[in-house]
Amino acid sequence: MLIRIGAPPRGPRRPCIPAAHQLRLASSVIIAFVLRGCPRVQLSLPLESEMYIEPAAPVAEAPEAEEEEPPAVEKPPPLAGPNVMNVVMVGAECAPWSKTGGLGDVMAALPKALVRRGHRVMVVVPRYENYDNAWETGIRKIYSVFNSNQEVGYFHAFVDGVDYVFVDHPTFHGRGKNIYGGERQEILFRCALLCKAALEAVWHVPCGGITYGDDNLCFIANDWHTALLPVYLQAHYRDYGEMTYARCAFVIHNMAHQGRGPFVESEHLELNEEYRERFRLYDPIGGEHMNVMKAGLECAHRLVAVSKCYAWECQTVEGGWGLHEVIKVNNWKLRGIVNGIDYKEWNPICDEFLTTDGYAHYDVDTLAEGKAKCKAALQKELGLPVDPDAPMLGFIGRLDYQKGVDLIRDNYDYIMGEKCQLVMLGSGRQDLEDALRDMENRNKNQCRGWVGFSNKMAHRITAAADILLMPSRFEPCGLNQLYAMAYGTVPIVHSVGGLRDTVKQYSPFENVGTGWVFERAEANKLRESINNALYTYRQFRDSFRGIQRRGMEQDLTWDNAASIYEEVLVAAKYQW
Ligand SMILES: Nc1ncnc2c1ncn2[C@@H]1O[C@H](COP(=O)(O)OP(=O)(O)O[C@H]2O[C@H](CO)[C@@H](O)[C@H](O)[C@H]2O)[C@@H](O)[C@H]1O
Repeated sequence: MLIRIGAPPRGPRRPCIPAAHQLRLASSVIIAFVLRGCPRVQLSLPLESEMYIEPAAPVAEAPEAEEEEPPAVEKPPPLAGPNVMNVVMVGAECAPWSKTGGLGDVMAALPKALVRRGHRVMVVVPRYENYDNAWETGIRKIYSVFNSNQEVGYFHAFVDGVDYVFVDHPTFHGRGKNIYGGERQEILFRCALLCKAALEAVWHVPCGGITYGDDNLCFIANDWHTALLPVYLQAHYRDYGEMTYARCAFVIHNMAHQGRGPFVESEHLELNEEYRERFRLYDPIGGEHMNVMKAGLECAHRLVAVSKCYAWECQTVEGGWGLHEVIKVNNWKLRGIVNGIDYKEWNPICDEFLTTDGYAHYDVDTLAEGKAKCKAALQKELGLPVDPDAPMLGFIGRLDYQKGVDLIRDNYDYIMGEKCQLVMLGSGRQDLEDALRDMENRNKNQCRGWVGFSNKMAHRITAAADILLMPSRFEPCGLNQLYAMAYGTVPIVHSVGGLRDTVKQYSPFENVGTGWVFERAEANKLRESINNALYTYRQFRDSFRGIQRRGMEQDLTWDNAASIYEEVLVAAKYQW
């Protein structure tokens, strides 16, 4: 059956459970019990059926008999109870299948945390390449995108209790390394396609034999690439009496990217005049233009910024990037929620990248020995002198104006003069990539500038470094400082956005704090903090250990964030 959007379909549409899938459904409910300790209470029985046989999932190989169980690191969170709902999270990337930065981590971790609370959760992302563990559902639909018919397929994987649905279309293929690249209109086309396919996925993609349907449904759209979703939800469905019980929360991970273009390009979006007007923005940066994020902010039922401080900053001229007034007007529906850590992925006790090459696992009690081993292993791996006493400073991140890498570059001579080892990992802007290479070439005995994207290296630097530098000019939340603290690596951060919310300034007098926080994004301010950190590291090792320990002992799990997301989604349900 082919469905065309634009003239939205009428009449009630309901999920179905073909008889052949009753067994699979029953077993998935049992799995849900086991995984989350609760039933999928929201699995209401279907009314109509559309026969569909889901191909068998690839059979996973039996694990080795003696395989060690990873240590239990998280205790289960409280269940959502009556607030349980169907959640569909939509974004341009999701680790481990696709990741360029923090959004990929959030798309991977928050759904699992919501599942742990008992929600039924689907993640919808593009299928950039062939993913071994995702099987073809056989479902193919035609949607109208940019006023042309586009045939889309769906692939599915069920991992850790989450339904991952991959949208298959030639426009996504081969973009793995360059998710956000291309001409402006090409990018907008991909965004529109993803949003339309995600909205319809709830009706067409049987997950474990049953579709999600539109009852008790909440979408979570992430960043401007999915800002069209709340717009289409309203304009193509709810205005026509469809999906009336569905809501959409829009999460702001980065205000700096908004989907700007000439206003005339909004005519490709297949919206009437009233909705097109929501894309119109005048600001001194862009003059009059089309702004996709603006329309998303206005149409979403709820807004989330990825930290409390960022929720405030978005409303300022400096932090709103031209949209501060729009956010101010809508701040009644805005909430700041700090990201968490997926401890299955980022945990020094069981990190998969610390099992070989001389690296070691450690916890708060074995921090000193474990970290020393990791530091020596990294020094060896990178060809730096193996020296336990040389303070190791790390940096990991996209090489971008945002991350303040130039402030580290401007302190290079100072850092080298202090006999530190500086290990930097990043990719992005050409001049900053060149700066990394240049720093390494100037002193190969003390500096490594790894240009590229390496998850393994990111984990290893996080474990091995004594100090992590995050001099970001702005940082909506920031994940690397969280990972650093979990690994006993002391962060030095600019007091902005989520960095301000999550790192507490060390005070030697009260013996409190989890790192160093400097007030202005200037090279000399960063230098002062590095200086203080090195002094403490060298002269007061016990105090330094105390900072490391406090960082490690924090509860930075996603469970807390997930419970606040749940509050936001529940509030959205009660809003028309
Ligand atoms: N070269 C490289 N090799 C390997 N791994 C690399 C890498 N460069 C970056 N990473 C990884 O990408 C992630 C970066 O996360 P951040 O939150 O710091 O940044 P980002 O700015 O992308 O995210 C945006 O969204 C997130 C999520 O909400 C917000 O925390 C953040 O403030 C906002 O800017 C980390 O997992 C990091 O290890």
